[in-house]
Amino acid sequence: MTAASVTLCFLLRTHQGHEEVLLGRKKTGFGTGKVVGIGGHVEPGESVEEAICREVAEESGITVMPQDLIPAGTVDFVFPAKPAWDMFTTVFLGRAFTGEAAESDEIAPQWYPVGQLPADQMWADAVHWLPAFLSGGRGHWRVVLNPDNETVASSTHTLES
Ligand SMILES: Nc1[nH]c(=O)nc2c1ncn2[C@H]1C[C@H](O)[C@@H](COP(=O)(O)OP(=O)(O)OP(=O)(O)O)O1
Repeated sequence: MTAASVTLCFLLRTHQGHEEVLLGRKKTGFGTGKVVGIGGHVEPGESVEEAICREVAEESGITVMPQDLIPAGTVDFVFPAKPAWDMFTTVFLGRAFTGEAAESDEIAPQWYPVGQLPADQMWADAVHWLPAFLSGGRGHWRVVLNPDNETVASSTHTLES
């Protein structure tokens, strides 16, 4: 089975002297209840850039333009016990956008200090790859989940210079 193509965008802002990232609590579907990145599936006929701009608007109410997307790399999520859940993720950062984050049917968005991610409310693998992207690192990550589909069996990466 081919892994689904998904995309995530981590919007960043400076607020009261702190750098913050926009995450959100998933209200429906895959990963309900977890704090996740904003994003989702690339639909047939869409480019990844079109998909992430659409997902950011749908899920958070924020407008980000394709030219303002900062490519950061990829994360492959591999679920050996549930291959139908495998997802290959293209990751972007964004520092230029318009609008205020607003709750949608799918996500309750919230800004978090980059140095205080809500790790205990996120996928267990997030601490393996998200801080690297948020500190400006670019690279390709492969996360393999344990048979519980929650904890991390292995996490490997190659960094781009
Ligand atoms: N192990 C993992 N760790 C993580 O942090 N995010 C993961 C993950 N596995 C998948 N994701 C993310 C990637 C993707 O943005 C999201 C699942 O996509 P969606 O939110 O689009 O799925 P849904 O089925 O809820 O919605 P639709 O695609 O709209 O049907 O979960």
